[in-house]
Amino acid sequence: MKVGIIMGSTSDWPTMQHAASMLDHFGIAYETKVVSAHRTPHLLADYCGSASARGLKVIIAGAGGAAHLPGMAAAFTSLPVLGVPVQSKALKGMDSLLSIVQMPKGVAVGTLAIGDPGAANAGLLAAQILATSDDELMGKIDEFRQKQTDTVLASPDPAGH
Ligand SMILES: Nc1c(C(=O)O)ncn1[C@@H]1O[C@H](COP(=O)(O)O)[C@@H](O)[C@H]1O
Repeated sequence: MKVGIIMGSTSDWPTMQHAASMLDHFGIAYETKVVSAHRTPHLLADYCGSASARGLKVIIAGAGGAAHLPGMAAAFTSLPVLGVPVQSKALKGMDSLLSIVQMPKGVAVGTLAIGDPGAANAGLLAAQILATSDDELMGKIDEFRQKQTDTVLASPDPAGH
């Protein structure tokens, strides 16, 4: 497995599945696990402490509300950690975002957008990180981006003229 996708609760999966789909698109092997800084702190320490030795290259961590999971994951591993703020009901994910984004200098989390687009982009960014040492994967990413560009260029005039 190249990428570890962790999340604070199974309730985060509808969001985090978008990270998994993106990795599927590029044929990147990943594992998924529910692990929480709050509810399973020792499991988090074990998971992140052994991640590099197990061959993981990137960790994607999604959590909602008091979203301490990405920051604590980054505390336990020197692998790059991408944080996804899961949209919360009460505060629409602003709480998640602010809990993840303001890391202290010296311990980094790459914070993505709130919700599904952020999860998808976490998968994309993980692929881009892996592609820096994998030319074939970089080719697939170039192709993905070109298709996106072509779709926009071919889109009809919105007013129908
Ligand atoms: N933010 C965290 C952490 C953590 O940061 O360690 N562990 C669980 N949670 C979050 O609690 C929310 C509600 O969880 P439940 O649905 O299980 O009550 C989820 O979005 C989860 O990510």
